[in-house]
Amino acid sequence: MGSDIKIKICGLTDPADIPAAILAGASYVGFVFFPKSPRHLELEAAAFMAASVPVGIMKVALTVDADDAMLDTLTGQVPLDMLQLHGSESPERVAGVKSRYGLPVMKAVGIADAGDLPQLETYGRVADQLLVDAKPPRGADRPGGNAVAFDWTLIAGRRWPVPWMLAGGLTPENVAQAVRLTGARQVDVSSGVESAPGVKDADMMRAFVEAAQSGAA
Ligand SMILES: O=C(O)c1ccccc1N[C@@H]1O[C@H](COP(=O)(O)O)[C@@H](O)[C@H]1O
Repeated sequence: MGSDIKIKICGLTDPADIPAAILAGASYVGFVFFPKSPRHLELEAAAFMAASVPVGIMKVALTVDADDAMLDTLTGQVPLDMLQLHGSESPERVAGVKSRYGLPVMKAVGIADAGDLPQLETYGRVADQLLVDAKPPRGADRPGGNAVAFDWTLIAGRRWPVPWMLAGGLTPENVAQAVRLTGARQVDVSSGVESAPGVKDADMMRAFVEAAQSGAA
């Protein structure tokens, strides 16, 4: 098996993060549109950053229970390749967003225990990709980006009908083990490559990609 793992680096906030993430080896870059997040971007800043992303690198917009008005504005102003729905969007809403915007949709599903796994089957029937993330801790003010991992053995050896990404508390130190254990061929990271909330670190991004590739080799 080769080390053809794909990496998404999410929550870029500085224009310099784009070349740093791509040089590190990211295949996807993510922009967060959620005001409570330290990674939240205004549309103008996101449009500026997205315009600098080379063709072939996926530009992903992360939203949380966004309505059509918000998504109309977002997709009208920012060039995007994928929408990541990270709230409690229903399967019907996922299907509606897909057809309204004509962009691939990745649905995040929070996992805490085995009881959460059937959601992956459900959303796997409507989304283009699944993001298998940790459930937020009790009292968290955002549904992701909390640097929390879940018990990876819950999904070891499991497969779904669409491509999926592993997320939640991944770091340069743990991603190789996470990849080996789950068999993930795509991983997503935000907090684990930051020197402070919302501040990406180029060395950490490089170390993360190298470690993910070593786990997939
Ligand atoms: O990053 C955020 O602030 C965020 C806000 C709201 C929803 C999701 C968010 N981040 C996503 O959560 C996962 C895991 O992040 P982490 O690596 O544990 O920090 C990832 O998909 C982020 O894109």
